[in-house]
Amino acid sequence: MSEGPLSTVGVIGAGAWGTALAQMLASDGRTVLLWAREAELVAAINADRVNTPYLPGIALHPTIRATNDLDELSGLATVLVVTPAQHMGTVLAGLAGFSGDLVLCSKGIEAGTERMMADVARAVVPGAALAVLSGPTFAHEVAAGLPTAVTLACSDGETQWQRLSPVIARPAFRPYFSRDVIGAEIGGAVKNVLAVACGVVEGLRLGQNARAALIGRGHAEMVRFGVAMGAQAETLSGLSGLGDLVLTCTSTASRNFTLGKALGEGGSAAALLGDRRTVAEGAFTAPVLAGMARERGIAMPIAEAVAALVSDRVPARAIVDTLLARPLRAEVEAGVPYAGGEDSLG
Ligand SMILES: NC(=O)C1=CN([C@@H]2O[C@H](COP(=O)(O)OP(=O)(O)OC[C@H]3O[C@@H](n4cnc5c(N)ncnc54)[C@H](OP(=O)(O)O)[C@@H]3O)[C@@H](O)[C@H]2O)C=CC1
Ligand SMILES: O=C(CO)COP(=O)(O)O
Repeated sequence: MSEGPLSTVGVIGAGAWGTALAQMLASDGRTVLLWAREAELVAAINADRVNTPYLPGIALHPTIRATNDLDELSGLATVLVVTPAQHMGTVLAGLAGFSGDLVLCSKGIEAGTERMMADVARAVVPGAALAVLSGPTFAHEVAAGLPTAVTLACSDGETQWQRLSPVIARPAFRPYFSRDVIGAEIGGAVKNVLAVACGVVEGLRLGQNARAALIGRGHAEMVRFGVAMGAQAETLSGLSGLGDLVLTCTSTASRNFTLGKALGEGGSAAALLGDRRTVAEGAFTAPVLAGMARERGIAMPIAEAVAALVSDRVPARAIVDTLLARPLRAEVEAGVPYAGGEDSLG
């Protein structure tokens, strides 16, 4: 699976994760073109060799070059897409004619359309071969070269994996092959919502038992929703599902967790979200996820609770009381571990 001469890779989005991925990719000496929206950020990265607003303290490899011009990426064989989920469609419109491998690294569901990121990319860049890279990956750790493993779900199966894995794998960055694109996407999108809920538990000082309960029941929601959407349950117990859920639900390094913690401490969602430059995807995904679950008759009480909380409809304490007051029921029902329906599990 040798790649031959090192190809240039494109990365769209120069937030923390896009910049960390660029740094990881450039660690073997290859050129990485990092697209940023703002000309000032492009100039600052190229001049100072650091992305101060989003990934401070990381000296960027000399082969990373920032650009404001998406056309520069249009002829490359591999481009990673790392914009916030709600902006992916708009940004990708500038790359509509691209026909190489497009690796989607954002975690979320598009509000309004209920589209997963692969659906957005398929509609906007129809000639691209899509893959999804997702897993437990705090940007600052990847940028520092700490060991990390991810799911790389390839829509074109093993042929695409043979092409992509030598481009993306590094000694401390291990992709694992999957064909389950929707499963990898759902794990990343849903865990952000559940991380907000776990932050609330922390903010309200409800204890570690409550947090573990939320992770367990949240994972059941993730699997129920994922399986209904066509994902494999095994994917949702792997790196991009349970792995990422555990990471984000147990660390104040998570933006979603810290948002939830501040909400649990009594902050208003409107004020907390209005103030931030970095993205907490769970706040945008929760309402659309809860709506999709409702339409399909899938019980997702934790996602519903987060949707209410980020809309400032209900205070955090009242939401916890509602969850605790739910009727008692079977954890696993008649050999069907994650059967759907409000009346069966919830
Ligand atoms: N950070 C992490 O550890 C990880 C993040 N992810 C995912 O990666 C995605 C990107 O997150 P991350 O890199 O952390 O982002 P950050 O929170 O670090 O930065 C926000 C980014 O959003 C961009 N942005 C804001 N508004 C717009 C807009 N209207 N159009 C296009 N871009 C816009 C900003 O660009 P500008 O400066 O031009 O405003 C900036 O690049 C998310 O889906 C996240 O869930 C996945 C794994 C790990
Ligand atoms: O997705 C992430 C880690 O895998 C980052 O999580 P946060 O967006 O909550 O910081």
